[in-house]
Amino acid sequence: MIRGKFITLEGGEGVGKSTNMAFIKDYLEQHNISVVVTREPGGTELAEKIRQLLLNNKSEAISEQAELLMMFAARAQHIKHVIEPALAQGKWVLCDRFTDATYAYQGGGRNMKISTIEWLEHLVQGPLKPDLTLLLDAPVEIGIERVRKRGAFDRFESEKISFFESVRRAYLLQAELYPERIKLIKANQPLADVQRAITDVIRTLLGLCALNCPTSFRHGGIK
Ligand SMILES: Nc1ncnc2c1ncn2[C@@H]1O[C@H](COP(=O)(O)OP(=O)(O)OP(=O)(O)O)[C@@H](O)[C@H]1O
Ligand SMILES: Cc1cn([C@H]2C[C@H](O)[C@@H](COP(=O)(O)O)O2)c(=O)[nH]c1=O
Repeated sequence: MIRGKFITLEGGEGVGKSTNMAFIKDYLEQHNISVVVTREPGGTELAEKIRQLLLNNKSEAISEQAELLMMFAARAQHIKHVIEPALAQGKWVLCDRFTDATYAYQGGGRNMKISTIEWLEHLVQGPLKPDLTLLLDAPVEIGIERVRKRGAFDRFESEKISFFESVRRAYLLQAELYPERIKLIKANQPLADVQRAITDVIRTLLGLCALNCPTSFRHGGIK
């Protein structure tokens, strides 16, 4: 069985990750790829409970250390019960946020030590990394305004603008450090243009897969 691909979507609040997850899923399915759509923090029963604790605005103050460890506790469950089994079955996993979010939010936003995050990443993930990360980037105010129109703010969305500016800078640094894996998509343009840019990147990945394993793409063809 050929292992599936692991694609993650990243970016600050309201940049359009959920909207484009659905678009990418449809696009991959049109190419006869079986896709598992999931998110972080979350994706398993326990990890979704941790998500509720993390996003709840009315919880007791969560320390930075506890927040970081809860992210990785949820991730450990998610990898063991959802991500690894799906990839091993040849399915593609499309995940709304993953460890780049930890570097951005806990590293950039909360100022946690990068070496600590790296240590936890190694402990929890071993060699697992996304094959492709789409980083949707837009000025902070644009994303927050979109979220505001959607309804009440959660615990992260209630942070100050300066927090989100640090998160954005940390995401852009990740993209600079890993240009092969992380593809930057300008998210402050009409949705059709965002989706055209996403399609270009995914098409390249599909092309590479077809080169390495032409029989898996026998039925599809790359549109
Ligand atoms: N390119 C775009 N132009 C204008 N509005 C958009 C665009 N992309 C998404 N939106 C709208 O912005 C809002 C936020 O989008 P979405 O929920 O997909 O963002 P998100 O990144 O998943 O948010 P969150 O950070 O809360 O997970 C939605 O109402 C969506 O319809
Ligand atoms: C994976 C991960 C997530 N976060 C934050 C980022 C968001 O504010 C919330 C998740 O909610 P959304 O619906 O995806 O916007 O969690 C984080 O701080 N660190 C992480 O590793």
